[in-house]
Amino acid sequence: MYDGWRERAIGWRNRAIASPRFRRWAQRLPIARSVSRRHAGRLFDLVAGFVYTQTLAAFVAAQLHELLADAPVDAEALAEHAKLPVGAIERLLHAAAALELAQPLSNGRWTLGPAGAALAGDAGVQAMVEHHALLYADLADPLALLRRGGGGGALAGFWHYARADDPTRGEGGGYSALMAASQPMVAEQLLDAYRFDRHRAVLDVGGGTGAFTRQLVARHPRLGVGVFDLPDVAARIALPDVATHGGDFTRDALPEGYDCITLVRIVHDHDDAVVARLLAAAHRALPPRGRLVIAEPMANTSGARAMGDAYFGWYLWAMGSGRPRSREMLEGMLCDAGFAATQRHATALPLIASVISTRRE
Ligand SMILES: C[S@@+](CC[C@H](N)C(=O)[O-])C[C@H]1O[C@@H](n2cnc3c(N)ncnc32)[C@H](O)[C@@H]1O
Repeated sequence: MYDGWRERAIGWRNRAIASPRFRRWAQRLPIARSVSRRHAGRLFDLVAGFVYTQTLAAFVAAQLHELLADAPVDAEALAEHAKLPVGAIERLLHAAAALELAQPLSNGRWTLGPAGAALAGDAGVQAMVEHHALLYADLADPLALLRRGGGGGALAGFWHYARADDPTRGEGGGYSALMAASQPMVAEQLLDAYRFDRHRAVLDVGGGTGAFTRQLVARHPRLGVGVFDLPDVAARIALPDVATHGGDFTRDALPEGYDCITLVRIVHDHDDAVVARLLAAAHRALPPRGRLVIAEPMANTSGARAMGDAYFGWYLWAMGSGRPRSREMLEGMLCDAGFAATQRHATALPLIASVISTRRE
Protein backbone atom coordinates (compact mmCIF):
# COMPACT_ATOMS: atom_id res chain seq x y z
CA MET A 1 0.00 0.00 0.00
CA TYR A 2 2.85 2.38 0.92
CA ASP A 3 4.56 1.53 -2.42
CA GLY A 4 1.42 2.37 -4.40
CA TRP A 5 1.02 5.71 -2.60
CA ARG A 6 4.71 6.51 -3.08
CA GLU A 7 4.62 5.71 -6.82
CA ARG A 8 1.58 7.98 -7.32
CA ALA A 9 3.31 10.82 -5.42
CA ILE A 10 6.48 10.45 -7.52
CA GLY A 11 4.41 10.37 -10.72
CA TRP A 12 2.58 13.57 -9.69
CA ARG A 13 5.88 15.31 -8.82
CA ASN A 14 7.48 14.35 -12.14
CA ARG A 15 4.50 15.52 -14.19
CA ALA A 16 4.51 18.83 -12.28
CA ILE A 17 8.25 19.41 -12.80
CA ALA A 18 7.96 18.58 -16.51
CA SER A 19 5.01 20.94 -17.06
CA PRO A 20 6.01 24.41 -18.41
CA ARG A 21 2.79 25.90 -16.88
CA PHE A 22 3.63 24.54 -13.42
CA ARG A 23 7.25 25.79 -13.73
CA ARG A 24 6.09 29.32 -14.67
CA TRP A 25 3.66 29.33 -11.73
CA ALA A 26 6.33 28.03 -9.30
CA GLN A 27 8.81 30.70 -10.41
CA ARG A 28 6.39 33.44 -9.33
CA LEU A 29 6.08 32.22 -5.71
CA PRO A 30 9.02 33.07 -3.42
CA ILE A 31 9.42 29.63 -1.72
CA ALA A 32 8.61 27.58 -4.82
CA ARG A 33 11.00 29.84 -6.80
CA SER A 34 13.97 28.83 -4.66
CA VAL A 35 13.05 25.12 -5.06
CA SER A 36 12.67 25.50 -8.82
CA ARG A 37 16.02 27.35 -9.03
CA ARG A 38 17.66 24.51 -7.15
CA HIS A 39 16.16 21.93 -9.53
CA ALA A 40 17.18 23.93 -12.59
CA GLY A 41 20.72 24.42 -11.19
CA ARG A 42 21.07 20.69 -10.58
CA LEU A 43 19.89 19.82 -14.06
CA PHE A 44 22.29 22.32 -15.68
CA ASP A 45 25.16 21.00 -13.54
CA LEU A 46 24.41 17.57 -14.98
CA VAL A 47 24.20 18.96 -18.51
CA ALA A 48 27.47 20.89 -18.24
CA GLY A 49 29.37 18.77 -15.70
CA PHE A 50 31.82 17.37 -18.25
CA VAL A 51 32.91 20.92 -19.12
CA TYR A 52 33.55 21.68 -15.44
CA THR A 53 35.60 18.50 -15.14
CA GLN A 54 37.62 19.40 -18.24
CA THR A 55 38.21 22.89 -16.82
CA LEU A 56 39.72 21.15 -13.80
CA ALA A 57 41.75 18.84 -16.07
CA ALA A 58 43.16 21.85 -17.99
CA PHE A 59 43.85 23.72 -14.72
CA VAL A 60 45.92 20.79 -13.41
CA ALA A 61 47.61 20.04 -16.78
CA ALA A 62 48.70 23.71 -17.00
CA GLN A 63 49.94 23.39 -13.38
CA LEU A 64 47.96 26.45 -12.33
CA HIS A 65 47.33 24.86 -8.90
CA GLU A 66 51.11 24.96 -8.34
CA LEU A 67 51.85 28.30 -10.00
CA LEU A 68 49.16 30.13 -8.01
CA ALA A 69 49.88 28.40 -4.69
CA ASP A 70 52.70 30.65 -3.44
CA ALA A 71 51.85 34.20 -4.49
CA PRO A 72 49.47 35.97 -6.90
CA VAL A 73 50.57 35.84 -10.56
CA ASP A 74 49.39 37.84 -13.58
CA ALA A 75 47.84 36.26 -16.67
CA GLU A 76 50.85 37.04 -18.91
CA ALA A 77 53.25 35.13 -16.63
CA LEU A 78 50.81 32.21 -16.37
CA ALA A 79 50.41 32.18 -20.18
CA GLU A 80 54.18 32.01 -20.62
CA HIS A 81 54.50 29.16 -18.13
CA ALA A 82 51.65 27.15 -19.65
CA LYS A 83 52.78 27.93 -23.22
CA LEU A 84 49.33 29.24 -24.08
CA PRO A 85 48.24 32.52 -25.72
CA VAL A 86 47.19 35.15 -23.12
CA GLY A 87 43.59 35.10 -24.43
CA ALA A 88 43.44 31.33 -23.89
CA ILE A 89 44.80 31.41 -20.35
CA GLU A 90 42.37 34.23 -19.52
CA ARG A 91 39.47 32.11 -20.82
CA LEU A 92 40.65 29.20 -18.65
CA LEU A 93 41.16 31.45 -15.59
CA HIS A 94 37.67 32.91 -15.85
CA ALA A 95 36.13 29.42 -16.19
CA ALA A 96 38.24 28.27 -13.22
CA ALA A 97 37.12 31.32 -11.18
CA ALA A 98 33.46 30.45 -11.82
CA LEU A 99 34.22 27.00 -10.36
CA GLU A 100 36.12 28.46 -7.38
CA LEU A 101 39.43 27.01 -8.55
CA ALA A 102 40.93 30.47 -9.20
CA GLN A 103 40.14 33.98 -7.96
CA PRO A 104 40.93 37.31 -9.63
CA LEU A 105 42.72 40.03 -7.63
CA SER A 106 43.44 43.67 -8.46
CA ASN A 107 45.83 44.69 -11.27
CA GLY A 108 45.18 41.61 -13.41
CA ARG A 109 46.70 39.24 -10.87
CA TRP A 110 45.25 35.85 -9.94
CA THR A 111 45.32 33.58 -6.91
CA LEU A 112 43.69 30.26 -5.96
CA GLY A 113 39.99 30.07 -5.10
CA PRO A 114 38.78 27.86 -2.20
CA ALA A 115 38.45 24.71 -4.38
CA GLY A 116 41.86 25.45 -5.96
CA ALA A 117 43.47 25.80 -2.50
CA ALA A 118 42.02 22.42 -1.42
CA LEU A 119 43.30 20.89 -4.67
CA ALA A 120 46.79 22.39 -4.23
CA GLY A 121 47.09 20.75 -0.82
CA ASP A 122 46.07 17.26 -1.98
CA ALA A 123 48.45 15.25 -4.17
CA GLY A 124 45.90 12.39 -4.21
CA VAL A 125 43.19 14.51 -5.85
CA GLN A 126 45.72 15.89 -8.38
CA ALA A 127 46.75 12.32 -9.29
CA MET A 128 43.07 11.32 -9.70
CA VAL A 129 42.39 14.30 -11.99
CA GLU A 130 45.31 13.32 -14.26
CA HIS A 131 44.31 9.66 -14.19
CA HIS A 132 40.74 10.52 -15.23
CA ALA A 133 41.90 11.12 -18.81
CA LEU A 134 41.59 7.31 -19.20
CA LEU A 135 38.05 7.10 -17.83
CA TYR A 136 37.03 10.17 -19.85
CA ALA A 137 38.22 8.45 -23.06
CA ASP A 138 36.20 5.32 -22.19
CA LEU A 139 33.10 7.39 -21.42
CA ALA A 140 33.15 9.24 -24.76
CA ASP A 141 30.57 6.70 -26.01
CA PRO A 142 28.79 5.59 -22.82
CA LEU A 143 26.31 3.25 -24.51
CA ALA A 144 29.13 1.46 -26.36
CA LEU A 145 30.87 1.01 -23.01
CA LEU A 146 27.69 -0.44 -21.50
CA ARG A 147 27.07 -2.70 -24.52
CA ARG A 148 30.50 -4.24 -24.54
CA GLY A 149 29.93 -5.43 -20.98
CA GLY A 150 32.60 -3.40 -19.21
CA GLY A 151 36.37 -3.23 -19.62
CA GLY A 152 38.08 -3.33 -23.01
CA GLY A 153 39.16 0.33 -22.96
CA ALA A 154 41.86 2.66 -21.65
CA LEU A 155 41.06 2.18 -17.94
CA ALA A 156 41.07 -1.63 -18.15
CA GLY A 157 44.59 -1.41 -19.66
CA PHE A 158 45.74 0.59 -16.61
CA TRP A 159 44.39 -1.88 -14.01
CA HIS A 160 46.20 -5.07 -15.04
CA TYR A 161 44.91 -7.17 -12.15
CA ALA A 162 41.31 -6.76 -13.24
CA ARG A 163 41.99 -9.34 -15.97
CA ALA A 164 43.09 -12.65 -14.46
CA ASP A 165 44.49 -13.82 -17.84
CA ASP A 166 46.76 -10.77 -18.31
CA PRO A 167 50.44 -11.84 -18.32
CA THR A 168 51.51 -8.41 -17.01
CA ARG A 169 49.21 -8.80 -13.99
CA GLY A 170 50.85 -7.30 -10.93
CA GLU A 171 53.22 -5.02 -12.84
CA GLY A 172 51.42 -2.29 -11.03
CA GLY A 173 53.99 0.52 -11.10
CA GLY A 174 51.44 2.96 -12.52
CA TYR A 175 48.48 2.01 -10.38
CA SER A 176 50.54 1.55 -7.20
CA ALA A 177 51.81 5.14 -7.49
CA LEU A 178 48.25 6.42 -8.00
CA MET A 179 46.99 4.36 -5.05
CA ALA A 180 49.83 5.55 -2.81
CA ALA A 181 49.10 9.20 -3.72
CA SER A 182 45.40 8.86 -2.90
CA GLN A 183 45.90 6.60 0.13
CA PRO A 184 46.39 9.30 2.84
CA MET A 185 42.81 10.57 2.54
CA VAL A 186 41.41 7.03 2.85
CA ALA A 187 43.80 6.04 5.67
CA GLU A 188 42.81 9.11 7.67
CA GLN A 189 39.13 8.11 7.50
CA LEU A 190 39.85 4.52 8.54
CA LEU A 191 42.36 5.32 11.31
CA ASP A 192 39.92 7.81 12.86
CA ALA A 193 36.95 5.44 12.61
CA TYR A 194 38.38 2.11 13.79
CA ARG A 195 40.39 1.34 16.96
CA PHE A 196 43.43 -0.64 15.80
CA ASP A 197 45.03 -0.45 19.27
CA ARG A 198 42.89 -3.45 20.36
CA HIS A 199 44.96 -5.67 18.00
CA ARG A 200 48.36 -7.32 18.15
CA ALA A 201 49.10 -7.69 14.42
CA VAL A 202 47.34 -6.38 11.28
CA LEU A 203 47.58 -7.81 7.75
CA ASP A 204 46.65 -5.36 4.98
CA VAL A 205 45.47 -7.52 2.08
CA GLY A 206 45.92 -5.79 -1.30
CA GLY A 207 48.04 -3.28 0.60
CA GLY A 208 50.02 -2.25 -2.51
CA THR A 209 53.45 -0.89 -1.68
CA GLY A 210 52.54 -0.30 1.96
CA ALA A 211 51.08 3.23 1.98
CA PHE A 212 48.37 2.33 4.52
CA THR A 213 50.62 0.26 6.78
CA ARG A 214 53.09 3.17 6.93
CA GLN A 215 50.35 5.40 8.36
CA LEU A 216 49.05 2.62 10.59
CA VAL A 217 52.47 2.13 12.19
CA ALA A 218 52.94 5.89 12.57
CA ARG A 219 49.70 5.99 14.59
CA HIS A 220 50.22 2.67 16.47
CA PRO A 221 53.97 2.00 16.68
CA ARG A 222 53.54 -1.16 18.78
CA LEU A 223 51.41 -3.01 16.20
CA GLY A 224 52.90 -5.81 14.13
CA VAL A 225 52.05 -5.24 10.45
CA GLY A 226 52.16 -7.19 7.20
CA VAL A 227 51.08 -6.65 3.59
CA PHE A 228 49.73 -9.27 1.18
CA ASP A 229 49.70 -8.32 -2.51
CA LEU A 230 50.55 -9.75 -5.93
CA PRO A 231 54.21 -10.88 -5.87
CA ASP A 232 55.54 -8.11 -8.18
CA VAL A 233 53.82 -5.44 -6.09
CA ALA A 234 54.79 -6.92 -2.70
CA ALA A 235 58.43 -7.13 -3.88
CA ARG A 236 58.52 -3.35 -4.17
CA ILE A 237 57.68 -2.76 -0.49
CA ALA A 238 60.71 -1.21 1.17
CA LEU A 239 59.57 -0.79 4.78
CA PRO A 240 61.84 -2.40 7.38
CA ASP A 241 59.17 -3.28 9.96
CA VAL A 242 56.55 -4.58 7.54
CA ALA A 243 56.33 -8.33 6.78
CA THR A 244 55.61 -8.84 3.07
CA HIS A 245 53.63 -11.73 1.59
CA GLY A 246 53.46 -12.14 -2.18
CA GLY A 247 50.46 -14.08 -3.46
CA ASP A 248 47.21 -14.05 -5.38
CA PHE A 249 44.06 -13.99 -3.28
CA THR A 250 42.04 -15.51 -6.12
CA ARG A 251 44.13 -18.70 -5.67
CA ASP A 252 46.33 -18.64 -2.58
CA ALA A 253 45.63 -18.90 1.15
CA LEU A 254 46.20 -15.78 3.26
CA PRO A 255 48.99 -15.92 5.86
CA GLU A 256 48.05 -16.69 9.48
CA GLY A 257 49.37 -15.07 12.65
CA TYR A 258 47.41 -11.77 12.38
CA ASP A 259 44.41 -10.96 14.60
CA CYS A 260 43.12 -8.33 12.18
CA ILE A 261 42.87 -8.25 8.37
CA THR A 262 42.12 -5.04 6.48
CA LEU A 263 40.68 -4.76 2.97
CA VAL A 264 41.11 -1.12 1.96
CA ARG A 265 39.61 -0.27 -1.47
CA ILE A 266 39.79 -3.97 -2.41
CA VAL A 267 36.35 -5.56 -2.29
CA HIS A 268 34.64 -3.16 -4.74
CA ASP A 269 37.30 -3.99 -7.37
CA HIS A 270 36.20 -7.60 -7.71
CA ASP A 271 33.23 -9.62 -8.90
CA ASP A 272 31.11 -11.56 -6.41
CA ALA A 273 32.82 -14.95 -6.90
CA VAL A 274 36.29 -13.49 -6.18
CA VAL A 275 34.98 -11.57 -3.17
CA ALA A 276 33.29 -14.69 -1.76
CA ARG A 277 36.61 -16.55 -2.08
CA LEU A 278 38.59 -13.69 -0.53
CA LEU A 279 36.25 -13.35 2.46
CA ALA A 280 36.34 -17.13 3.05
CA ALA A 281 40.17 -17.02 2.89
CA ALA A 282 40.20 -14.18 5.45
CA HIS A 283 37.87 -16.20 7.69
CA ARG A 284 40.22 -19.22 7.53
CA ALA A 285 43.34 -17.12 8.22
CA LEU A 286 41.98 -15.25 11.27
CA PRO A 287 42.05 -16.74 14.77
CA PRO A 288 38.80 -16.93 16.83
CA ARG A 289 37.70 -13.35 17.70
CA GLY A 290 40.01 -12.01 14.96
CA ARG A 291 38.49 -9.10 13.02
CA LEU A 292 38.11 -8.26 9.35
CA VAL A 293 37.83 -4.57 8.45
CA ILE A 294 36.53 -3.31 5.09
CA ALA A 295 37.04 0.32 4.07
CA GLU A 296 35.90 1.70 0.72
CA PRO A 297 33.27 4.02 -0.78
CA MET A 298 29.99 2.11 -0.56
CA ALA A 299 26.81 2.20 -2.63
CA ASN A 300 23.58 3.68 -1.29
CA THR A 301 25.39 5.77 1.33
CA SER A 302 23.50 8.80 2.53
CA GLY A 303 25.28 12.00 1.42
CA ALA A 304 27.60 10.06 -0.94
CA ARG A 305 25.26 8.28 -3.34
CA ALA A 306 26.64 10.00 -6.42
CA MET A 307 30.16 8.86 -5.51
CA GLY A 308 29.21 5.24 -4.77
CA ASP A 309 26.54 4.47 -7.35
CA ALA A 310 27.36 6.91 -10.17
CA TYR A 311 31.15 7.48 -10.06
CA PHE A 312 32.27 4.02 -8.87
CA GLY A 313 29.46 2.33 -10.78
CA TRP A 314 30.93 3.64 -14.06
CA TYR A 315 34.56 3.50 -12.96
CA LEU A 316 34.45 -0.21 -12.08
CA TRP A 317 32.40 -1.02 -15.17
CA ALA A 318 35.07 0.64 -17.35
CA MET A 319 37.77 -1.17 -15.38
CA GLY A 320 36.02 -4.45 -16.26
CA SER A 321 35.57 -5.91 -12.79
CA GLY A 322 33.82 -5.30 -9.49
CA ARG A 323 30.93 -3.07 -8.47
CA PRO A 324 30.07 -0.66 -5.67
CA ARG A 325 28.28 -2.57 -2.90
CA SER A 326 26.06 -1.26 -0.14
CA ARG A 327 26.75 -2.06 3.53
CA GLU A 328 23.80 -4.44 3.46
CA MET A 329 25.23 -6.37 0.50
CA LEU A 330 28.63 -6.63 2.19
CA GLU A 331 27.02 -7.73 5.44
CA GLY A 332 25.24 -10.54 3.56
CA MET A 333 28.49 -11.68 1.89
CA LEU A 334 30.35 -11.60 5.22
CA CYS A 335 27.61 -13.70 6.81
CA ASP A 336 27.86 -16.23 3.91
CA ALA A 337 31.63 -16.44 4.53
CA GLY A 338 30.97 -17.46 8.14
CA PHE A 339 31.54 -14.16 9.96
CA ALA A 340 29.48 -13.04 12.97
CA ALA A 341 27.56 -9.78 13.28
CA THR A 342 28.95 -6.76 11.47
CA GLN A 343 29.62 -3.36 13.02
CA ARG A 344 29.48 -0.03 11.19
CA HIS A 345 32.10 2.61 12.07
CA ALA A 346 31.11 6.16 11.15
CA THR A 347 33.66 8.09 9.06
CA ALA A 348 33.87 11.87 8.73
CA LEU A 349 33.71 11.65 4.91
CA PRO A 350 31.72 8.62 3.64
CA LEU A 351 32.36 10.12 0.20
CA ILE A 352 35.92 8.85 0.56
CA ALA A 353 35.29 5.68 2.56
CA SER A 354 32.78 3.91 4.76
CA VAL A 355 34.06 1.37 7.26
CA ILE A 356 32.57 -1.89 8.52
CA SER A 357 34.16 -4.62 10.62
CA THR A 358 33.19 -8.14 11.56
CA ARG A 359 34.49 -10.88 13.84
CA ARG A 360 35.31 -14.55 13.48
CA GLU A 361 33.46 -16.46 16.23
C1 LIG B 1 42.74 -0.45 -5.70
S1 LIG B 1 44.30 -1.02 -5.16
C2 LIG B 1 44.21 -0.64 -3.44
C3 LIG B 1 45.55 -0.54 -2.79
C4 LIG B 1 45.50 -0.10 -1.32
N1 LIG B 1 44.75 -1.00 -0.49
C5 LIG B 1 44.95 1.30 -1.23
O1 LIG B 1 43.84 1.53 -0.77
O2 LIG B 1 45.67 2.22 -1.66
C6 LIG B 1 44.10 -2.77 -5.19
C7 LIG B 1 45.31 -3.56 -4.71
O3 LIG B 1 44.97 -4.96 -4.70
C8 LIG B 1 46.01 -5.70 -5.29
N2 LIG B 1 45.44 -6.91 -5.88
C9 LIG B 1 44.57 -6.98 -6.91
N3 LIG B 1 44.27 -8.25 -7.21
C10 LIG B 1 44.96 -9.01 -6.34
C11 LIG B 1 45.07 -10.42 -6.13
N4 LIG B 1 44.39 -11.28 -6.91
N5 LIG B 1 45.87 -10.86 -5.14
C12 LIG B 1 46.57 -10.01 -4.35
N6 LIG B 1 46.50 -8.64 -4.49
C13 LIG B 1 45.72 -8.17 -5.48
C14 LIG B 1 46.60 -4.77 -6.33
O4 LIG B 1 47.91 -5.14 -6.71
C15 LIG B 1 46.53 -3.42 -5.60
O5 LIG B 1 47.68 -3.17 -4.84
